[in-house]
Amino acid sequence: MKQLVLDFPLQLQEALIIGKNHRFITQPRQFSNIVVTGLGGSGIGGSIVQNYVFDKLNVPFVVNKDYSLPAFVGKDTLVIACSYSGNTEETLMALQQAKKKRATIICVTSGGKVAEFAGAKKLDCILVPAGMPPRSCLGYSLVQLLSILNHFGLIPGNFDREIKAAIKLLKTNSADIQKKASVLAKKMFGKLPIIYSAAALEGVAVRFRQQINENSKLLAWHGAIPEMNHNELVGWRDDASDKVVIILRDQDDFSRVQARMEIGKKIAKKYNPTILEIYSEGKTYWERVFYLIHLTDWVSVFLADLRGVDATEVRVIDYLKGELAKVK
Ligand SMILES: O=P(O)(O)OC[C@H]1O[C@](O)(CO)[C@@H](O)[C@@H]1O
Repeated sequence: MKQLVLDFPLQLQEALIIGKNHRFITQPRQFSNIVVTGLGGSGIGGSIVQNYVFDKLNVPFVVNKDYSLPAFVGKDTLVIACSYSGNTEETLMALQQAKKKRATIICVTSGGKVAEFAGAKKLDCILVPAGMPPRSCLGYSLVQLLSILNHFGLIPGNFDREIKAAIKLLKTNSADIQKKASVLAKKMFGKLPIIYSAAALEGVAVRFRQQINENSKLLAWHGAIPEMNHNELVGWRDDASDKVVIILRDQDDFSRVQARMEIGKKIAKKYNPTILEIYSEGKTYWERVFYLIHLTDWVSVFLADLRGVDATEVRVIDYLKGELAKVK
């Protein structure tokens, strides 16, 4: 897993080339709404892109992490089905539903049944290299999502400049990022992680939580500000010395959100959690987002080392799928 994290900037580089070389069957057209459907490491790219397009698209952009699609999906919907393995049953079922509903479909996968379905139905299918754990391939899926949105004129073509700048930033600061991540992992070790971010970066916070779950084999939770100020905050009442709060911060966090973070820190401090803050680095949006993703990916693998667990295996998910296969 460490090698895959280390190679993340190279993956982004390759992802840009894959996106550029893809010849779309579907010609640019307008849609009434867009749905990205995918689970876990293959769906999180959708959540991160959803944050990005929030103030850019004038049509709804929905991320679906279930077997069935929203009722509004129809012939004016763009459905992007993301499954790295191509074999996730929820995504396959949603994909079949999208076809029935006559949506425009684009698949992003490394193969499996999704690629077979796309081939049989002559759908656009962007193929990425196979053989890795899906969560380590976020670079491939996220860049393809941007490239698809760009193909339909939904986001400007210069997104790749920002990705290139992010690649440079991650490569240049590789040693420093690893050093920071190692320090953070040591401070987090032995405690329950609680990740907070602005709502505008919730996708990145969820990614961090899921990487802690899958790589570090640890329960964790996340909350977005301002929403957690209206409920979860009240739960801060008991000793929290067994917890570590990690706040993901960005220069573009809305000023009122920044003020809420400062006040929230004061409230949490009363209960003695360890409080850590991770500031994004970089000039542009994608530099800063990829910086946070990469740094927190490193944290999750260093935390796995400290906990003496194998970051790659997900045996319990395999067990669940085995049991599920027995259910008719
Ligand atoms: O790329 P896929 O196979 O759709 O996987 C998505 C998610 O499913 C899992 O493979 C487990 O079922 C996760 O590890 C992964 O994040």
